[in-house]
Order: sequence, then structure tokens, then C-alpha cells
Amino acid sequence: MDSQSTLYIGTIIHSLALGKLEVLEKGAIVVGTNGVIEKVVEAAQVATLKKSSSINVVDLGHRLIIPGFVDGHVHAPQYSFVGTGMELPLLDWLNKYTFPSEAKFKDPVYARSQYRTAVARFLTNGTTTASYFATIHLESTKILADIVHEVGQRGIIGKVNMDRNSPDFLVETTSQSIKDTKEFVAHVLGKRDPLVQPVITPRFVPSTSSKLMTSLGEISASHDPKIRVQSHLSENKNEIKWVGEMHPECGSYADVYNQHGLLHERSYMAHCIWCSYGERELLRDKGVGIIHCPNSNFSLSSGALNVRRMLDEGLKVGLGSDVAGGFSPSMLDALRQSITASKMVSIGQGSDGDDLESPTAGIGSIKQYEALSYAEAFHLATVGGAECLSLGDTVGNFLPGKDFDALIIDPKVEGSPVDVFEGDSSLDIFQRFLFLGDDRNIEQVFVAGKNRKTQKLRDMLAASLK
Ligand SMILES: Nc1nc2[nH]cnc2c(=O)[nH]1
Ligand SMILES: [Zn+2]
Repeated sequence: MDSQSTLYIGTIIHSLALGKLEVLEKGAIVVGTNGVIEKVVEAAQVATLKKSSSINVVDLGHRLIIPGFVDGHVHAPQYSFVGTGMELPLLDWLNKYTFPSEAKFKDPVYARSQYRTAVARFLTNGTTTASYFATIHLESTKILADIVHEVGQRGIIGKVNMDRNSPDFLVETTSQSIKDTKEFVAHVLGKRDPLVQPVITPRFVPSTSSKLMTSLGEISASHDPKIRVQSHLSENKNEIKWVGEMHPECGSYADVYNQHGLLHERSYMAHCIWCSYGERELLRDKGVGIIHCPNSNFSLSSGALNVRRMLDEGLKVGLGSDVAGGFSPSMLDALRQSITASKMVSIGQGSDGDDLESPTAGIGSIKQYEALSYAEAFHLATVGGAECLSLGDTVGNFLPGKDFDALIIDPKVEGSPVDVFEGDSSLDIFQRFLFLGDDRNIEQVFVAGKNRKTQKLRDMLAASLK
């Protein structure tokens, strides 16, 4: 314990394994000045620790202390049109709304103002870690990384690559895309901020040529550790058909990424709703994370992922908001909708496919495909996401040695959407927050030991209202 460690006292709830919550009523977390968790103690030990003259004591009373949320897949520029244009399926939605909107990020002044609002909104909702897609534009993507750094969010940021099948107002040449990606990676690594990291981000197979994908795989592999890779995979049936026509030489959609060196233990793919058993085996064997984005999957009528099967088969799974395919910036929404999606699967309405070679085939059997519990969904929104993003040793729960990324939840805040009744247990209150709560209940947002929900952050949000 260093001389200025801080003792945060409150009701601690975090996930130790899928479906396994630990609850410490009036427990405490000791955090060093470097923002790292030194120990977690039960109520009985708190009094002794409090007596230590060298420790700062922060008594949070009735509040809950929970890990920060990990949004494994979010498009920062798409926050500009969030909650609008929700009536089309993926490929039409991209052409009608997404591409014209992303093209505006060519202008760095516009990008700065949009990105400030978006990042502030995600952070204020308790997203302590986000894996962002930006756009193809180098300057504005650097600005996004600078803003994430400035507000102190943990962010993984990707310059999007698009050199084929894209409108002429949102396309780059192969060589420019490679050059700008290298420059962006150098820009982010040059910050020497452990909270902000680059990620290689081919938009998806239809918009990234073979030559570009191969070069991106090489850029990822040329660093130690490898630069992370994120993209979209098997989200929509027309998309999958199109990829099949484009790459008859590959065995499957996932195999296209694999053959271009883009699947490894630091890769994670959004959606994967319609992946075959063979693809799921490939993803598991390569250590690729699956980012389940249920709001987007419903909103773009893509399908309901069989998340239980992914977990049973040993894949890493996290959750994503996929703004603006998904209409909510809050991971509470992703958590709730992941439960709804898994309930659809459990009643025989999900993405079963005719996947007979799978040992877990036989969808429709409610017994075999149990819906996610709230504790499991919470695990995916915290630990699961951290593991997908290769941050499992750093965040996700409160094990000593990890960074203190935490939310202080006040269920009784003035104007709270959550009612607390006499006799409620801590877990009752926690569940009510998960299902009914919102950012009003999220009083403080700690990233690496510092509260980032500051007046400055509120001012950033207020600025967008002017
Ligand atoms: N949901 C979603 N899927 C995509 N596939 C390619 N681009 C996108 C995108 O921006 N959003
Ligand atoms: Zn997406």
C-alpha cells in the first residue's frame, strides 16, 4: 500500500466468471496513486484499514461500486445520426445514411465538434473502454484519438479502410489507405498513453480489396504485440452472399479474413450472427473475440445471435452498442437487448441455421439453449468485452493488479428512474439498475483511478445543445 492509496467503501459487485457475481456489502477497494487496485476487502476488514493514517478514505455510503462497461464495437462518427434512419437493412442503410454522413468527416472542424459530443456521451453513460471505428479520414481520426486521450477514456481507435465498392465521396486508393493507416498507428503509439491504442479497421470484406487486406494484416503483424484488428463479419445474409461471390477462392466469409492474415488472438469481429460451425471453430482456434451487438442486429433486421452456443463452444464474447446501427450509446441497453436476443433464440426464433455438423445443433430445444441471465449479460458487458479486446489482465473486474475502471452507482439520486423498496437486497437494487437505470444513476466514472465524469465533460455535452 503506497502512502497515498485511497480506500473506496461501498457495496461492491463484480463478475468473477460467466454467471458468477461477487457481492461485498460495505466492502472496500484499495487503489494506489497509479490507479491500480491493490486489494479488495470485506466489511470486517474495513475498520482496520480505515485506521491506517496513510490512507485516504472515501465512504460512498449506500452506493454500488461496479466495473466500467466495455463497448467492443462503436462507430464514433455515426453518433451524428444516431436514432434516425432505422428502417432499412444493412446494405441499403449504409448507402442511404451511413456513407453520406461519414463523408462529412473529411472536414476536421466538423469532426472535432461531432467527436467531442459523441465521446462525452459514451463516457457519461459509463463506457470506460470503447473500441471505436472512425472514418477513412486521417486528420479527423487523429482528432478522435486526441479527444479520447484528453477526456481520459480508455479507447482503441481505428482509421477505417475502404478502397473498393464504395461511393466516390467516401473511398481511398489502396496505397493512400496503407500510408494513412501506418501514419495513424504511429500517431497513436507516439502519444505513449497506455489508455489509447490503435486498431487496424478494414470496414468489411466488400469494401476492402485483397491487396489492402493483405497489407493491413502485415501492418498488424509487424508490431509486438500485434496491432489489434477489428471488423464486421456475417451480419446480414445479402452481405454474406456478396462476399461469397467476391471470394470464391475462400471457404467462407471468416476464411477471407483468415487468408489475408487478419484473424489472430488480438482480433475481434462484430456480429457473426450467421457464422457456420466451421467458421466458429476457426474463430475459436485463432482466439478471435465475438462482439455481439443486439440493438443493431434488431434495428437493421439482421438476426438474433445464438450467443449461448458461442459461449458453449468456447468462443470469447463481448458486447457492443454498434452506434448508429444500434440506437443507444448505453451499454445498459446492449446488456438488456442481449438478454432479449438470447430469449428469442431460446424460443426457437434465432439464428439457428441448418448447422447440422455442429455438436450443439438442435436449436429450438429450450433446455439446451437457456437464455442469458442478467449476471451473464453483465459479465459479457465487462469481463467478456475486456477479454475480446485483449484487456483481460487490465480491466473488467476488481481483481488486484487491474486498473480501477469503475462506476459509482447511486440508485437513490434525485430524479432516479429506479425505485428502491424496503427489504431490497443489494442484488435486487443492482438488477433494477441494470434493467431500469440510466446515466443519471452513474454518478462517477473512474478510468485508471481517476473520475472522468467531470464538469468539463458535462460542459462538452452542454455545448452541443447550444
Ligand atoms: N452495423 C454495421 N455494419 C457494417 N458493415 C460495414 N459497415 C458497417 C457499419 O457501419 N455498421
Ligand atoms: Zn459496426
